[in-house]
Amino acid sequence: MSRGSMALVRQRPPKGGNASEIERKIKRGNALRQGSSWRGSRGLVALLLVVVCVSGAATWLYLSSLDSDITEVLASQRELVSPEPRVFTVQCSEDYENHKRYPGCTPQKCGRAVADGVVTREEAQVLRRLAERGLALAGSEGGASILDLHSGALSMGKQFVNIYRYFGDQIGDVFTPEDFQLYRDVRGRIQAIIAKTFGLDPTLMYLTKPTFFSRINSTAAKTQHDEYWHPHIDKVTYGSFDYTSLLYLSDYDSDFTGGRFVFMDQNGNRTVEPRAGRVSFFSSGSENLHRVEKVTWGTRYAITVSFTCDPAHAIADPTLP
Ligand SMILES: O=C(O)CCC(=O)C(=O)O
Ligand SMILES: [Fe+2]
Repeated sequence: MSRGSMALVRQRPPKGGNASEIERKIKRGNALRQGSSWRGSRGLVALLLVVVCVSGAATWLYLSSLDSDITEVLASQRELVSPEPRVFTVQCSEDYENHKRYPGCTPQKCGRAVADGVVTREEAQVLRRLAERGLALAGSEGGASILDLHSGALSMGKQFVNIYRYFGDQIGDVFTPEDFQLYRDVRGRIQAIIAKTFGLDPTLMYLTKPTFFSRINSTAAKTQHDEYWHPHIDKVTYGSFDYTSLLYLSDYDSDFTGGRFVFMDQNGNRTVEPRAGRVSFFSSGSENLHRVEKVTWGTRYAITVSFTCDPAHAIADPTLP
């Protein structure tokens, strides 16, 4: 006799047995079987949940790695790099060899540094207000707008105007002599910290152009001037630069999102998160290829203050006309 037929034989009601009791037993047996099959599938559901969670986490990790290509944060917005700057040395590129060398100034030691102890947050706020007032006079149609106190260049629509000519005497209502004094003071301190960090004679470094305030928001740039996010080398873009400094006037993540400064190294990207009062400075050659991330929300203010070793490219501090 086969096993199957044995089972059949067992389920058959015994002769003379009570039929309703047997039915109850069958029902209870079915209920028990249903219960145990649910218990069996509970394991399967748990396994499915784990698979969904793990693949969700993997997808999130993958997407966030696409979104952020930052391999190292050199200085985050939350930390205070003070009193000493945080210095990162990099090998100098050959860019400086194509230019006349100026002993005591031309980069021999190259690198980048971040300092939060040079300009106070209060000073940064005064400079930011100055930038806000100046840029409120005009501004580009989108992307970045600039204000250059030296040349007077101010973004206006798709071009630039000279604020000193365009607004004439009215400019005295916008900028005060104290604003210009603060600008000179801050420029002097930045020059001193660059000289100390790179072992230079500060009297052999000169302010050079362009040196400008920038305002960046998330609106789309309408002209190439206003596309601030392209990777570039300052020495190539601006020619006379030997040392670039950036003074940030607003805070990454609270005043704006996106807009981090990114050094694009061969082995990965290193970022500086803007912080009001933070000075970031570096040698301007291709050892410091960089870009600014697109601003995704809010408004970012900064000043680019640049120095040259070539006295022929020196400019004086800006003054009110
Ligand atoms: O605003 C910044 O963080 C960088 C600006 C810049 O790269 C430049 O002015 O050359
Ligand atoms: Fe730059």
